[in-house]
Amino acid sequence: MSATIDDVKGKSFDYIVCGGGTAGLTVAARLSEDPAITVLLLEAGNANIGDMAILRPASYGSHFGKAAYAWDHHTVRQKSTGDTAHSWARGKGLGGSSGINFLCWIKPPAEDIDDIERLGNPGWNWKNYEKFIHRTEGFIPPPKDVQLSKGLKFDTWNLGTEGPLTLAYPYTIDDGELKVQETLINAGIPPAPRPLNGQTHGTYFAPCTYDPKTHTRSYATTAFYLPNKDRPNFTVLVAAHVRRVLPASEDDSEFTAESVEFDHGGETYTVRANKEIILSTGTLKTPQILELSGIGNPNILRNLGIPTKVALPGVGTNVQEHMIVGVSFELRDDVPFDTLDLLADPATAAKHLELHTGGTGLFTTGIIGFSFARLDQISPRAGEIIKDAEEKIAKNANSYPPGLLEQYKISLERLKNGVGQEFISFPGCNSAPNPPEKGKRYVSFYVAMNHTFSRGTIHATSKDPSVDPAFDPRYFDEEVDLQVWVEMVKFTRRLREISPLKEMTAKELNPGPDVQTDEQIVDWIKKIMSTTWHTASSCSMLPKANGGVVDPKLQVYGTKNLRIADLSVLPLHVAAHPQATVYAIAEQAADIIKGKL
Ligand SMILES: Cc1cc2nc3c(=O)[nH]c(=O)nc-3n(C[C@H](O)[C@H](O)[C@H](O)COP(=O)(O)OP(=O)(O)OC[C@H]3O[C@@H](n4cnc5c(N)ncnc54)[C@H](O)[C@@H]3O)c2cc1C
Repeated sequence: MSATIDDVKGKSFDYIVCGGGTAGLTVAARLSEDPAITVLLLEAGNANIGDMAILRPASYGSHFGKAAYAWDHHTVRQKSTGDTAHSWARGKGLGGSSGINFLCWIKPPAEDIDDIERLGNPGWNWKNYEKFIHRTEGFIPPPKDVQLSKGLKFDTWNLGTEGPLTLAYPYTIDDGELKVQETLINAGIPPAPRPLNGQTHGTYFAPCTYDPKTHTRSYATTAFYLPNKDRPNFTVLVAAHVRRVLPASEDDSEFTAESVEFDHGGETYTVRANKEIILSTGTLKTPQILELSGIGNPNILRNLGIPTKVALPGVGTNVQEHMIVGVSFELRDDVPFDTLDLLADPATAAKHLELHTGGTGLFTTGIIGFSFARLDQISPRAGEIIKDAEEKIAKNANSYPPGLLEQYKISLERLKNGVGQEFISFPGCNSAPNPPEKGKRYVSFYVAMNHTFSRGTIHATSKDPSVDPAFDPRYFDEEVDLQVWVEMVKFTRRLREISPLKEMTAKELNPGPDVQTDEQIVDWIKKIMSTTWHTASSCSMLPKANGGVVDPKLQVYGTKNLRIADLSVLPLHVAAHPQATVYAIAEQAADIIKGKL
């Protein structure tokens, strides 16, 4: 139930989940399936129920800078990208980032998930991943005529169909998308064998978190909050900003999590947990809450004036990013392809808003075209780049922080055989610096880096929980990231020489004619690159000696009754957009907490 402070103040609950986003709502809803258990969920943002600004698909980026929907986070200035503080927006309010994300439903290669187990985490493997994600998935295949006309085949696919999160293809799939897909296949990235069942290498159309009955976004709120909100044992308090977790005793040698301190309506409150406290505040905030609770690197805590209760140097380290740059081609005027560029005209945008109410128009499109490739499929320099990386890692092996060499060994395997190189087709102009021309239409490719070597940090800079921590991705600390990206950009630009894109496009808009040499591509990337909002691993599930923060049961080392369930626990980032992985982590977390695993 949606609560007021009087329902929470002075009360105790069996479980308290902090953060009502993707993972938090999933865990809380699953725990509250048992009517004998009481669950409280605290979310800093508002509920935003039934808000079309969230529900209307294809409204990419429209929430950024609006406090009702998004946190306006920025990185610390990055020397490697011209002293830029990059925007790191995240979803705020019930549903968290699942409420503002780009709706793409992508799963990692099976090997990337099995790597979590290889890094020391029994039970975190592809077999379990599939079991748990099928619980969330409620896939509705398109009608047979659409399958035939759009070349969609599902005979080898296995997706959950009974879960609460509705997945479907957007109502409108322009034939132009098929031509873009054909181009990628002709460029040497063949159709993916079973893209949502672990064999992701190749080209495919992915479904979205889209409800085909209402043509609206499905997300953690529609899947896990609304169907369960009337459970008397499920209490949800919004506008409740968690400050820290308090232990049962100040001098206990072990930190037994007992209560949560939070701000609501200008006052500070505490609420007790009878059993456990679960942090699901996301990669960017979970390390901050640990540090403000006295759990972290003692040197950092000392600088903040916070007494160390649990010395855990891994907190806020091992941070991994996914990044994108956009390459755009102008479409020829005579090519039929309704792209999102048309929405730049206010009258057309108003018409499509109206069309959406009837279930048609541009707001019923989606980002569906994906290709995942090995480095040697897209670059003649693959061998040279891999050799350089191997040599550098062998040379520096003794200087890495504990555990990083184990990760890098896997990353080198992935550089040879993995599919970290991703190309996403976008129906419209989404690139820089050259602006789109009025009245023209474009097709863009997001050139997306998934398996990066650079590692960043996230640490609190103040005792005040409303002050953002320092988000420092340390972009391009490892040169190999940039080398791979340059090759990906070069491959993407070559797509315009390949049919049918060749016949569809008039010219390249971005990077544009001024960017030719590798050095110029590097400069361009550094100027215009963006996060993909997939930051992970700030509280990694790893052995403690390897920089771990949680064990395979998601328990924070050195504590009792305190777990983490969100993207921060993923130890080595995966070649996929992460929302499916977050739901899978949360489903598995719920079974662990229930004692079923
Ligand atoms: C713009 C954007 C586009 C994306 N596009 C895609 C996509 O198309 N496909 C895909 O797979 N993934 C996408 N992602 C990534 C994906 O949505 C996220 O990785 C995933 O939702 C993260 O889940 P989470 O539970 O870890 O965190 P979140 O869902 O972000 O949840 C964290 C929650 O904690 C709350 N919170 C934070 N601090 C506090 C506090 N102190 N007290 C109380 N509550 C707090 C937040 O308000 C939020 O509700 C996108 C993300 C963004 C931001």
